[in-house]
Amino acid sequence: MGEHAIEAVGLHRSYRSRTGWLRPQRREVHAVAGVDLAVRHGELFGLLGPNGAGKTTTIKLLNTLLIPTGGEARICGFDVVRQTREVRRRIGYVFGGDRGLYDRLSARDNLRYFAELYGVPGREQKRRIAELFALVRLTGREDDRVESYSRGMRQRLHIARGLLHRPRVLFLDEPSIGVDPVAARELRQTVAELAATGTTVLLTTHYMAEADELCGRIAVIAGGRLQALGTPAELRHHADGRRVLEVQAYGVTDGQLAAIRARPGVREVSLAVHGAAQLLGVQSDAGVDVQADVLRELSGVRLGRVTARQPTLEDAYVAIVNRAAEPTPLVGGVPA
Ligand SMILES: Nc1ncnc2c1ncn2[C@@H]1O[C@H](COP(=O)(O)OP(=O)(O)OP(=O)(O)O)[C@@H](O)[C@H]1O
Repeated sequence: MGEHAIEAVGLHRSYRSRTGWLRPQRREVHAVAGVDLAVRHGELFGLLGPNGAGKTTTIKLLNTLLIPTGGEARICGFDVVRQTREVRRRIGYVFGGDRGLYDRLSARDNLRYFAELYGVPGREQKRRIAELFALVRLTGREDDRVESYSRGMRQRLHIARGLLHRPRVLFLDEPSIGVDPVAARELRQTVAELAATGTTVLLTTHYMAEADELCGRIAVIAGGRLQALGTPAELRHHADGRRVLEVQAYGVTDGQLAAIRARPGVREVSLAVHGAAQLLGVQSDAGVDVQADVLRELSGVRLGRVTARQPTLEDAYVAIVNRAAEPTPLVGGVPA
């Protein structure tokens, strides 16, 4: 067994795709453009990044579903390209969403079926399945059909499925996608308990709060590259020396965002949509009060609450990802 549960050195994967119809262009997208990782045994490690950052591709390279176009990776010391059997025996893969379970079967029959598929010995199956139902808090609901399960329950059943063969490393790709907040909290408890049993977990998520609560260390990926890596406390430093102004608004335009972004002292601007309302976040240098400027740019827009606060980990994440969006083009285009 290697010193690390997961190791990657210069991991790279590009895709060729065609775009356009009249004058097709062949494009090469560097989905993962040289990623180094070293995750210790038993760590709960977060991989965080915006849409298209390269999270799923990274996971698929590590779990042998995709072959790298460069670099190398090892799971428990086994090479993901040359020793796929050894790697597969040691990993579980759970992805968010609804795929991968048989709705018309009971939860127990689903797990029995997958236990057979994963080669769990018959005499161990009963005990293992009971253990897993307890871990994912579904004891008492084992014989209900999966179609009667809520999304959160299905997701926990997915985790149980991924653990049947006692993998040393579990890849959890966006487990809380589409799950309501209460169910997401239960899911987080399950993941935390799982890590406490010594399983190494690599979790991808869009939610900084989720990564903050669960993960010992977090890697932020954007544009196929690692932009930051550290404990939540270390990542928070990326927003040091800043303050944040939050404005609830209705109908802010792109032009207004650009104007705010251009104000002196403004470092980041983000806009989240919550139902009919928008939540505008403006990070600025701590010594500069941008509130008057921001409100001036928003004249004519209906506004709700305006709050000034200290930066959070989420703000640090916005700073890291926005910084990554600026330089080095990662997409090369050549005529087909
Ligand atoms: N099969 C493919 N062919 C071409 N391009 C692809 C393919 N799969 C992924 N990509 C591209 O690679 C980049 C990284 O995608 P990836 O799915 O790894 O991102 P992600 O971080 O998981 O994003 P999301 O959070 O949206 O799932 C994106 O630009 C995506 O469009």
